[in-house]
Amino acid sequence: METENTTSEVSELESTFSVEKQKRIFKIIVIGDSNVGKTCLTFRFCGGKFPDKTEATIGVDFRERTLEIDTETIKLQLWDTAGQERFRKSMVQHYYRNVHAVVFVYDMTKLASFENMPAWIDECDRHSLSADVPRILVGNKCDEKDKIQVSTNLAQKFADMHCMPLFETSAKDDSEADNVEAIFMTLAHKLKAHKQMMNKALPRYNSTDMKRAKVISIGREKSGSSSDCAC
Ligand SMILES: Nc1nc2c(ncn2[C@@H]2O[C@H](COP(=O)(O)OP(=O)(O)OP(=O)(O)O)[C@@H](O)[C@H]2O)c(=O)[nH]1
Ligand SMILES: [Mg+2]
Repeated sequence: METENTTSEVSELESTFSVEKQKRIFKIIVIGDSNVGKTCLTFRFCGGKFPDKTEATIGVDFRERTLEIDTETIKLQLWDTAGQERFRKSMVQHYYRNVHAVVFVYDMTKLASFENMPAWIDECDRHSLSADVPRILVGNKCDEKDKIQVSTNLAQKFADMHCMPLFETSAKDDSEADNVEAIFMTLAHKLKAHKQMMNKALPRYNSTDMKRAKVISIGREKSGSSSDCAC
């Protein structure tokens, strides 16, 4: 038997639909060596805290956060990728498909993770990432003050050379939470400035991909401040 919606139900549905229809969704991939803290950073931004425990990411984990920016609602879909080659090789082409922004992460206490940055940039270039896709460099674990191996000076030079803003932060230290916020808010503002509606560019993944992925969808209120890309 067919049921009829009341007028108020219909208008409620329509407004939900129109809001949904207009919500732009941006795919951001987070890449870098294993153990640099990609999972913790994305969890901090989407879940609002440092995770109790993490394991090496296999394939990709998705985390989402809805933001309200200047009256527009946008959704950031973070692709927390695997750093270990054996856990990422079958997924790499999916990471780069229809990507809107890239966050490169190194561990400030591990020089090798910084020295590998050119290899991560090469991987992006090999997948023909357009030059207008915003990129951000993030040094994580700044809370480990006695163990720092990558100086700000060195990282800033590299960031300037590649025309990327640099953020040094900690997913672990609660007092750095605003800084983690700033990383993604910087991207959100850059992406929002894009004129085109991006709904068509939603990532497509098949059932095999989905089996390998944990989907975590957390919508949080906008918080913290934003800044424009320094680049
Ligand atoms: N001190 C400190 N430790 C951190 C921080 N972020 C992450 N860690 C620790 O670093 C380890 C690796 O963190 P993950 O987030 O799992 O690293 P990942 O980059 O996702 O690693 P893969 O999934 O293997 O690519 C964990 O033991 C975390 O607790 C941080 O800001 N400070
Ligand atoms: Mg991980």
